[in-house]
Amino acid sequence: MVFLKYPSYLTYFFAATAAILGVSLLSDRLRSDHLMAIPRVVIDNLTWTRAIRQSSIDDHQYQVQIFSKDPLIMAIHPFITNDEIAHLLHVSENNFTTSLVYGGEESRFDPNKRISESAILSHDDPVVLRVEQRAKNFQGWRGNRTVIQRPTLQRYQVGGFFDYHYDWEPKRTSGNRITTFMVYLVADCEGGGTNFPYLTRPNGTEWCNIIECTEDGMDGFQGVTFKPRTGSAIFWENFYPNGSGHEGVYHAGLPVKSGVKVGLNIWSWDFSWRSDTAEADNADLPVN
Ligand SMILES: O=C(O)CCC(=O)C(=O)O
Ligand SMILES: [Fe+2]
Repeated sequence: MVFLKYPSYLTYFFAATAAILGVSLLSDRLRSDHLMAIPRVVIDNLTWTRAIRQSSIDDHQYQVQIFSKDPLIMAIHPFITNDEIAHLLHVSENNFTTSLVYGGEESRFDPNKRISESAILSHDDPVVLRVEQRAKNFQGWRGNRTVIQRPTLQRYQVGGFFDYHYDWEPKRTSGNRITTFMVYLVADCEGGGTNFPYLTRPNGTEWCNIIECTEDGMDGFQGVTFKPRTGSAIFWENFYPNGSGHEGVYHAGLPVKSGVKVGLNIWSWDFSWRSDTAEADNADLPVN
């Protein structure tokens, strides 16, 4: 028999099995140690099961800076890795169609308001799911009536832009887009910043790697312009706590002057949201 003839194979076999078992037991232990280390406050929170599961599947690290507290606006870097960007661009390459604007009942192409191409991502793709989970984790779970709309890529060529708008839907009285992540996937461009005309530009130079700080950079636009930076995200909340829209988050994607910009929109809807004037009613969960 082979095993008798070559007893060392047996030894190697058992040693290797023991080693694999040991490593996997150890990594299970490390994983559960990691879970145990989650602060009590998270465990007391109703959402802890999900938070724990998610924290174990996405170990992406990023830095966050609060840019503004009212409205709440944060800068996150890097929100997405180069590999994730490459994947999202790859799975979308044949899916871009002309971006539309929503006026009244129907959507239409309006070159005075928006020139870009959009590609809606699938919820089934593991990278899309991971990035969505990251966005959910970042915000903290807000209950099971908060969901993420299918994330969308926006590609802007030279001359592409998106005129001033709010991301929330003014006609709705219940259920709305409560938060926005504007993620920059491709930022090989001049121009193409995200401009908030009603924000006040901070004094000092600390923010100058994130926002335009020079008159040239502002290009005649008012307020604050976030510069597209590959991998970065700007996150903001669209509403005041009483449910009324925050005028400070009025914004535009400024014209791309050269090169290409690709953004990723991640919008969260809260179906418990009620407008400040609305009678309570039951909003439907979204159809994606
Ligand atoms: O491209 C940008 O900078 C802004 C895009 C935007 O506001 C949107 O897609 O809703
Ligand atoms: Fe927008």
